[in-house]
This record gives sequence, structure tokens and C-alpha cells, in this order.
Amino acid sequence: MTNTPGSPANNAFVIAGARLADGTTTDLHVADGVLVDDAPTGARRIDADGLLALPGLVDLHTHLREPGREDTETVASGTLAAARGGFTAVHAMANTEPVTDDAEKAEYIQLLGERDGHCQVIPVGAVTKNLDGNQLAEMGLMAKSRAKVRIFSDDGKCVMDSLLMRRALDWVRPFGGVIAQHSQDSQLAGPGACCHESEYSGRLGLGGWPAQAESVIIARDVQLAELTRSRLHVCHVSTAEGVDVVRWAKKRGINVTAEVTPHHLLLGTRELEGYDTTYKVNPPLRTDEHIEAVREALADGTIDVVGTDHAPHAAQDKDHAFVDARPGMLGLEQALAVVLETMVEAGRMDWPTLVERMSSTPARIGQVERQGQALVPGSVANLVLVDPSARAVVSKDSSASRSRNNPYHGRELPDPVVLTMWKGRVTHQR
Ligand SMILES: NC(=O)N[C@@H](CC(=O)O)C(=O)O
Ligand SMILES: [Zn+2]
Ligand SMILES: [Zn+2]
Repeated sequence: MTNTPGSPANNAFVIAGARLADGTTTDLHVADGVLVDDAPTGARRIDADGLLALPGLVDLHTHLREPGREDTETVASGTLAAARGGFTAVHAMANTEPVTDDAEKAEYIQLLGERDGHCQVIPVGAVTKNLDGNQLAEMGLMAKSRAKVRIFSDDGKCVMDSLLMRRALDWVRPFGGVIAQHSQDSQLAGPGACCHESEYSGRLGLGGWPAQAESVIIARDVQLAELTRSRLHVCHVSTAEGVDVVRWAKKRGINVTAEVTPHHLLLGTRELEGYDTTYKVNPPLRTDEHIEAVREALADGTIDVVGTDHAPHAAQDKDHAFVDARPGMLGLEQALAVVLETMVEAGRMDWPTLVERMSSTPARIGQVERQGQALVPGSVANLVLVDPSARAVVSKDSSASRSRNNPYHGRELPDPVVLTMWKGRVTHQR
């Protein structure tokens, strides 16, 4: 009984016997889209015996391909994938065609979200016009617009010009904006870089992408954040060196947050052995020491959030020699499964910490109201019911995404998401 997008939140629910992240068991009552004290009359009962109820997940890093590449993802298909993954809000990256680089385009993305979304869609604005790296985009106007843009990113490309990066950080400080950087020194990584620089890149004959091409940019940016007393968010940290720099910066009191993707938590350079371009991604999959470093950093809070970097691509854009294929992989539907497997089941993270990393902290960084809230009366009913013991083999063909570049295809993983509710509406139920 899934509601269509835009339908009124006219349903009342009793979610019976749900266990919360802190281990307590309770009945959750939903009326008119919010959690309330008492069971509403005529409520539909959802049996949550044995299930966990968590606040809806919030993604800081989603690529919806609308406008421009609706053949690979739309707001409707991408947010349905999000709902299936337990998300109730996603930040839509700016690298669409056209790029989200002014107020009108940001409001357009917001409007698409309101019309077609199976979760909340929050537009990310570009840092530079058309992501060209030369001229700052109209960040102030995007912030002032109805879309109230707070996160700005040229993701897909690194803001390489140090002066421009300084100015971007200066510019967003008065309104509390955040610059989210895709940390990749494009000269150091080189044009053909597509494999972590290691024994693998040599043996496979693939261009090497050294860890330092990430960490030198993070080092520069945290110092610019210190200089400007502004807010930096580091997208998809993938290296031990990158983690070390973030740890140093936080110790120094610099205003920086960092993110890791599900794929960098689970998958490694070894996946490239078969030259399957599904595994081509920026930054590249890394070796075990780096995987261990990002897991440790996510556990201890050096890395604040998991961001999916859900990056749908068409078969014709992936079906090339490895070096020529588009980088990026899907992530929304299996994100929780991967964090459950690599962190919770591995004994490295408890449920309250998972909620911080995947819901409350991303909502705080994105300054998204009414998301990432504790499941208490008065909160908006954004939640996900989780079966921590279910497992399944992932099939790329059962994805809600319009694309099939799912790196977990054929892998057995947890299959935790039972039901997702956004503003009191059931957006996914299996
Ligand atoms: N991660 C990727 O490899 N690709 C992303 C861009 C990005 O996140 O850098 C994409 O838009 O396809
Ligand atoms: Zn990126
Ligand atoms: Zn991205």
C-alpha cells in the first residue's frame, strides 16, 4: 500500500513493538505526517515486532540525472531508489545538464522534487558557473532563493584554483553555507588515472591515481577553511592520508566535516581484476590499508557521515575500455546494507552511531529541517523500519534506478529495509 508522490498524508498508523536505536521498545503513533503521543483512531497497524525503527536516512551526495540525462536517472526513479534504501531526503548534486548554478535552476530541482519525489530533494548548488572552475556561481542568490541552497559543490570536478576556493569559502560564510569539495588534484592524478596507484595499477596497466592526489587537496582546503573561518565538507574520502589530514584539522578546531561512500567501505582495488567498468569510480577503489583507515575513521567520528555518491550511468557510457568508461556507481539501495555489514555486524559501530552517520549528522550539515530527528512525539514521521537479520543476493535488475551499474550485483548482503515512511506516507514497503 504505497502512496503516490504528492498524495496527502492522510493516513494514521500505529507501528507496533518497534525497537529504537537505543534498545527500548515502543509503539510509534503517526497522524497527519507527524509522530503523536496517542494512537489515532482508525489507524492502520504495522507490526514491527523484531524490527528496528530508525529516523529516515539523509544522503548528502546523490546524483539524480534530471535534467539532461533522464535516460539514466530521473528525480522519480532516483528518489524511489532512495526510498527503497531507507532514505527520506537526498541532496541532488549540481552536475546535471544544465548545471545547477543559479537560483532559477535550484528552484527547478526543488520543484521537480516536490512533484515527483519519493523523498525530499534538496538541491546542491555549483561553486563555479557551469562547473568550469573559473568564475564563482551565484551562490548568494541560490541561498536566498526558495530552494535555500546551503551546500555548494562542483562535485565531479575539483575546484583546483586555490584563490577561487578561498573566495568561495569567504562568500558562503555570512549565510552559513558549506563548500563540499571533490578532492582530486587533477594534475597529480593525471588525465588517464582510473586505478588506485599501487601494485594493481602497474599489473593491470591502468593509469595510477595516487592517494596523495586526494590528500594534498584536503590539506590545502582545510587550511583555507581555517583562514576564512568557513565551512568545508570533504566528499568521498577514500585514503588513509586523507583521513590523517581530516583528523589533524579537526584536532586544530578547523570547521571541516568528511564523508565516506559505501563502496569505499566495502570494495577494493581487487575488483578491477576483470576490468569490469562498473567498478570504475572517482576516487578509485583502494587497497585494504585504506579501507581499514576509512572504517576506523567512520567509527571514531573523524569521518562524520556516509554519503552514497549514487552515480547512475547508461550502459553505452560504461561499455568502453576501462580508461574511457564514465566513472561512478549506484549506491542508494545498498548503502544501509553495506554499513550494517562493514560496521555494525563487524562490531565497530552501534545503532545510535549509525543513526548519527546516516541521518542526524547529514541533516545537520545540510541544515535540513525536520529530517534526522529522534523518533519522539512532535517529530515529522520520517523513518525506516529495519530487519537487521535479513539477507539477500543483490540483483542489478531489481533496482528502482534507471541505470544498472550496481557494484553489488551478485553479492550476498544484508537486506535490511522493510518499510520507509516520509512525512507519514509509506514510500516503500517490501
Ligand atoms: N563518483 C564518480 O565517479 N562520478 C560522479 C561524480 C563524482 O562524484 O565525482 C558522477 O557524477 O558520475
Ligand atoms: Zn566526486
Ligand atoms: Zn559525486
